[in-house]
Amino acid sequence: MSPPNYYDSYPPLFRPNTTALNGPDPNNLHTPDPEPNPDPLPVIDLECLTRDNERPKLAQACQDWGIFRLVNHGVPATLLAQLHGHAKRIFSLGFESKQAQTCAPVAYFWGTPALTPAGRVIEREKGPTCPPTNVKWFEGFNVLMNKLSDLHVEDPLLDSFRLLLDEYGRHQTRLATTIFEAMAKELSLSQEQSECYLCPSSGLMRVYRYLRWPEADQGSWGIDAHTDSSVLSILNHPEVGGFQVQKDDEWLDVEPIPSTLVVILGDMMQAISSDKYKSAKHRVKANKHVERISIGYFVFPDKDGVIRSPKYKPFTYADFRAQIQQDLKTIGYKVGGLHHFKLHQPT
Ligand SMILES: O=C(O)CCC(=O)C(=O)O
Ligand SMILES: [Fe+2]
Repeated sequence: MSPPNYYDSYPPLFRPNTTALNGPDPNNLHTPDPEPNPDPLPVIDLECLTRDNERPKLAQACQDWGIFRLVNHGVPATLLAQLHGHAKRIFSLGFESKQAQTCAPVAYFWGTPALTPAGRVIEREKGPTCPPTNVKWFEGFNVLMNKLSDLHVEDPLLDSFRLLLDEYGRHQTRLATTIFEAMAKELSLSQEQSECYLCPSSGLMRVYRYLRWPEADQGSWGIDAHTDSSVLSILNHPEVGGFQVQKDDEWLDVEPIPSTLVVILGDMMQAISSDKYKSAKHRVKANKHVERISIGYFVFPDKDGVIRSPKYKPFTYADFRAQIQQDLKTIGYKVGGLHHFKLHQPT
């Protein structure tokens, strides 16, 4: 079901010049590395998190890294493989048909990660001092998980993708809840705080395809360095590397290991933990040779629940979101965001 010319699946701005047009299908260029190099990321076994003596390992990973690899997570390998297979097939549909066939609660986007939760692009305010928007070489689908069952699609491929996403989303909710409960125990949060700080119905998914970018070089980013606004993000990137995390001012490659998931702590988790845990700064390298597919799940606090911490003014996630949307409109990118709410800001 690919369009006659593979690059018709790319947004027009990203189509390579005519000499490359009859080149091979980029999806067939990549052979996954059977034994990826190990990276130094801490590894957390989900099954161990219920045990009191195992949780300190989680707390340590959250303090030192703000990111860890999750094993024994119980998401079937067949589900992960099917999800990726479907994502590849859907991305290879023509650009116009992806635009036309997508409807709420799924939104098709390309060129920018600055989106509202529903997947609408946050436009940069135009002004004489604003440099042009920094276009990113990717496209994706933004999916509001709690509305997915309302979606009715005729196309069998899209319908089976919807079912797979739904099943995957249920696993993500289970994982986020289990991990957050263990963190809440370590942080001695009350039941009431835990309920307001993790709102499973806020979960959203982003399925990305980073496109081949002929001019990509060492300094080209598919996504620039940022922290996530979420409480927790769970990333699945099984085949192609490029994801990097910052640790002690150094950027480290996070290897794509198919059977594992990568859990990233977001800004909200940092605030909830009064800065004991940190939100990990990460980015994705652009690639001129291969496309990269990743699936991210993001979960947030209840939007009106007040986050209270000795380090921050009381604020809600709705306040935080409004602030970063304002930053995106005026300066064009997300600059952390927590500093807006921090008490005793350094001078
Ligand atoms: O695609 C990836 O691997 C990471 C995406 C990401 O960092 C984000 O959506 O916030
Ligand atoms: Fe991110």
